[in-house]
Amino acid sequence: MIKLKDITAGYNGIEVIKNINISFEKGSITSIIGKNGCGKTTLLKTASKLLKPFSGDIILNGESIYNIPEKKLARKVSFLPQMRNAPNISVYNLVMHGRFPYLGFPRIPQAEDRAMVERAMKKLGIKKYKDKKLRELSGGERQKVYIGMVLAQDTDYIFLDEPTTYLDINHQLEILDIIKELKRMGKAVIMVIHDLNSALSISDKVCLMDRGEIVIFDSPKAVYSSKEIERVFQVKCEEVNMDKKGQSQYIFSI
Ligand SMILES: Nc1ncnc2c1ncn2[C@@H]1O[C@H](COP(=O)(O)OP(=O)(O)OP(=O)(O)O)[C@@H](O)[C@H]1O
Repeated sequence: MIKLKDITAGYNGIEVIKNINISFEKGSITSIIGKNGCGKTTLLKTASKLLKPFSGDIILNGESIYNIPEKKLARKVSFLPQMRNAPNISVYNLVMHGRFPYLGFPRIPQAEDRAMVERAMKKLGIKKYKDKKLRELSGGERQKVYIGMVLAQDTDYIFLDEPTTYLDINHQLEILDIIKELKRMGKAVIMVIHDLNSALSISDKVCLMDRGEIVIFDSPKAVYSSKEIERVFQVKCEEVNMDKKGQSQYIFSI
């Protein structure tokens, strides 16, 4: 389990997220939702040790992440940011970057590392681009390569910042399927997502934020029933049972 305890964090001394107490468990999907600028990315960055909080602690399996060596932490926690450039390297090499926390010095991949990279590329259907440069790919293809890198990193906790934004519907559904697969593999996936229907329909837990604080952190049903989504986003939200499995979908209107 990864647990954020009384976290307050922000930039240049200005608090952006306040009194955050939340934990994420393996084998589950958590969606973090909230209006633009409410602090979702700040929460992810803090949880994955990219941003040092002003106060509070983050506990991974009983140990503060600030006491865990970088390389060891990178074998447990990965973070895929929203804004990414396209470095001038091949797809294969980028996916291999996911194995860096496992390599010694000099960084020479072993058979196991190469096998992990092959498996990740196969799972995402990106083997065909293996030798292409990242910048030769479309945004959706690139996104899959970055997710391949995270897959190769093979961490228990995976933080994803808007993994489906800017993707066409086919790529969106593919990425959501991969996220469900990661859950089946026993991983904790924690993602910031603006598509509230996806958040409510595929997550085990939904964390709704407003102005830097957690409004509610509960099951999708409980979050829906609380009407807090309607209050925070100023929308109407209706649950409909759309498929045979009884999986609810959610329709939003003004
Ligand atoms: N590097 C930074 N330096 C200073 N302020 C920042 C920085 N990054 C974010 N902020 C500020 O912190 C606040 C929260 O930003 P954050 O990116 O966490 O929000 P968000 O909920 O993820 O937003 P969005 O949905 O628009 O991506 C914003 O007011 C933003 O301007």
